[in-house]
Amino acid sequence: MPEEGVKLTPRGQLLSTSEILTLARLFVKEGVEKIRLTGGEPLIRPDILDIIAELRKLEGLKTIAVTTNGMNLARLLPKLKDTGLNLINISLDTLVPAKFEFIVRRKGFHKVMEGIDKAIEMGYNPVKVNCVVMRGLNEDELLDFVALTEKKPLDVRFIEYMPFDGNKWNFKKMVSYQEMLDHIRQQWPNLERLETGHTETAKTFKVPGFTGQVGFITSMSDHFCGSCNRLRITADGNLKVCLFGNTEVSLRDVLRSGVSEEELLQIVGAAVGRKKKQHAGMFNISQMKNRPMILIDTTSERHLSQDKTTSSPIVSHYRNDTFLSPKAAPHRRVLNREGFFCLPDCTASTQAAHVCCLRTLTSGGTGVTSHINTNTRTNVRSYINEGCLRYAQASGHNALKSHLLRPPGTPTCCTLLMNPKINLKQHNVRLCHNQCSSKDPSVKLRPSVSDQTQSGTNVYNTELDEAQLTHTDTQGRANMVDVGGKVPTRRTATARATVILGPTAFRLLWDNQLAKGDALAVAQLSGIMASKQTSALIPLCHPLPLDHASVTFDLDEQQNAAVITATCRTTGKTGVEMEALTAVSVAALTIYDMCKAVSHDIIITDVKLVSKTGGKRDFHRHP
Ligand SMILES: Nc1nc2c(ncn2[C@@H]2O[C@H](COP(=O)(O)OP(=O)(O)OP(=O)(O)O)[C@@H](O)[C@H]2O)c(=O)[nH]1
Ligand SMILES: C[S@@+](CC[C@H](N)C(=O)[O-])C[C@H]1O[C@@H](n2cnc3c(N)ncnc32)[C@H](O)[C@@H]1O
Ligand code: SF4
Repeated sequence: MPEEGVKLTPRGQLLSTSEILTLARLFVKEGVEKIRLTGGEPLIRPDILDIIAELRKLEGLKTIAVTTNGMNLARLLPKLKDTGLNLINISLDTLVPAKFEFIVRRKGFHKVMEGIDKAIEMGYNPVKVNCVVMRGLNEDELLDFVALTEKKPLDVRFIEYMPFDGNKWNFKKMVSYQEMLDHIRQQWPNLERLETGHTETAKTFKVPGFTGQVGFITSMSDHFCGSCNRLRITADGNLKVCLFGNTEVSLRDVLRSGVSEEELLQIVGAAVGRKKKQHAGMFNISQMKNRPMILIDTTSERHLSQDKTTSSPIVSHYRNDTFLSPKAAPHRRVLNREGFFCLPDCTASTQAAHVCCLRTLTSGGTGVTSHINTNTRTNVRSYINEGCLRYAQASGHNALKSHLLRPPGTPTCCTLLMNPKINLKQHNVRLCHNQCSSKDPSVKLRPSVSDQTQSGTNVYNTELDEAQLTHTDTQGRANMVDVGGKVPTRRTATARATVILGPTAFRLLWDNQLAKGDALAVAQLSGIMASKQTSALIPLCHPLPLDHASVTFDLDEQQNAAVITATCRTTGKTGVEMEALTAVSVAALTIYDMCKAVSHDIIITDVKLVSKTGGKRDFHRHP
């Protein structure tokens, strides 16, 4: 609790009893087996017994736990036990009453001890005691806490002090697990390590012969994020997928807007899918904005029934759900610049906007309005420009329609392209089907040629073959073309590459479970960096000042492939297609590198220029 306290949340903003139970029912139905009511202080909630009694009725919920400051415990315990509470964690940072008063800012040490004893007496075993160890405050009491476990069936857990807003965390105040262990081992050298479940927060030990045990919660010096299966819902209804992450999704608002259970699950699934592999490291999280602890754990904590690397129901629901399945959005599921799986140029940075955007793809239209409304106008533009073809065709959205549909019966090579204006321009600069040898633009309007174009690709026609080769001099030696006399123009290029991964590597990539780390994030950066190195890699390429480089991914579940798209922009005298091609090539190699421990049967294929604009001629490849 920050010294200055925290502002109380108005009652209407808190989840009501029935909302808590609705969410609990939903999560348990999806396979959650353990719910912890924590806080804030859960035992001052007037409806605490009702909540526990109702939770007890949920089939499949194995454990109902409470983390409490212990002040009201002795009084409430008989009823808590009757209603079905089966696990109790009590916070106690000191065994010295005066120090207790200093830390907690009120009296109560004896009430807490009474609560601990009552819990033991009522058969709770173990009773967990949480002790946050802070240098200069209570690290001198470690041995006294261990001694408590001699006669009592307690599980005393020493917790490394963690940074939250307002708690003035400082590295020097933190006593690390190793230091605590060394200290305790000086007194009890034969302290033995016990086996623990792999999703436990604590590493547990026991002094041989003692009734209880001790544990260390090492969130800071040796995090256990790899086995984390927790979700939190705050008292005001926000889903927080990581204790140290500041991304939150308001389930309360979604619930109150009357959405269906399925939609709610999709939102939860999307949030779980964005859960990071681990927290950002102790020094980073100490700089990060995050709710104070007292406002984080305010209502409940969710334990998924299984590890998320296997088949935790919520996570697996998310992975297969309609939002992200290829069926729903076959052509566009990429990591946008905010890290959401969405349309490539989607600038949505909020969960709400993002979800609407995805919904657009699944429902064929209803979501687009809200997506646009929650964002800026630029978002509308990028949406349209990206040419979400299938969406436009399916939804009949007017703006998109006019942008995308060519006039009926356009009888030219343009049939390959959506935009007749662009195509005719290309035609005039002699870009045409590869079997065309005419110098006359009008010739290419013949239907016979247009038929052939259905299977072909636009290439320069033979007229250009007669042109002089520019990258060799008269002796055939390499020559860097002098572009000094050219006028700079705005140029863009988009390239694509496909990495066929095979089912195992693809699944691991999809689930972000590759041992080497987040392959898409690494590949994205490598592609961008590579685009900036192009002139150093390709001998006769001019160095260019890039205005923009982006790399996005489309995961194709049918092919088990990652399709990489890079777009580069410059205002310059030469084009940026080599930059875009280099970006996708290096991003593809990076994905290969990240996955090669899983399989060597990975194929990088189909590296190609998709489009190029600016300079003498534009180019647009038909999909
Ligand atoms: N990094 C991290 N630490 C956690 C998490 N949950 C709990 N902790 C740590 O564990 C301490 C005790 O939390 P508790 O409320 O007793 O929950 P718990 O440790 O999960 O309890 P058990 O399920 O009984 O093991 C907290 O102060 C945190 O230091 C989590 O999700 N992430
Ligand atoms: C925030 S409390 C909430 C539940 C209840 N009010 C209580 O006092 O136990 C949950 C747990 O987090 C621990 N905790 C609080 N601040 C912490 C910090 N900065 N670092 C590590 N653990 C912390 C507490 O000791 C407690 O065991
Ligand atoms: S991922 Fe987040 S919630 Fe899970 S253990 Fe790590 S810090 Fe805690």
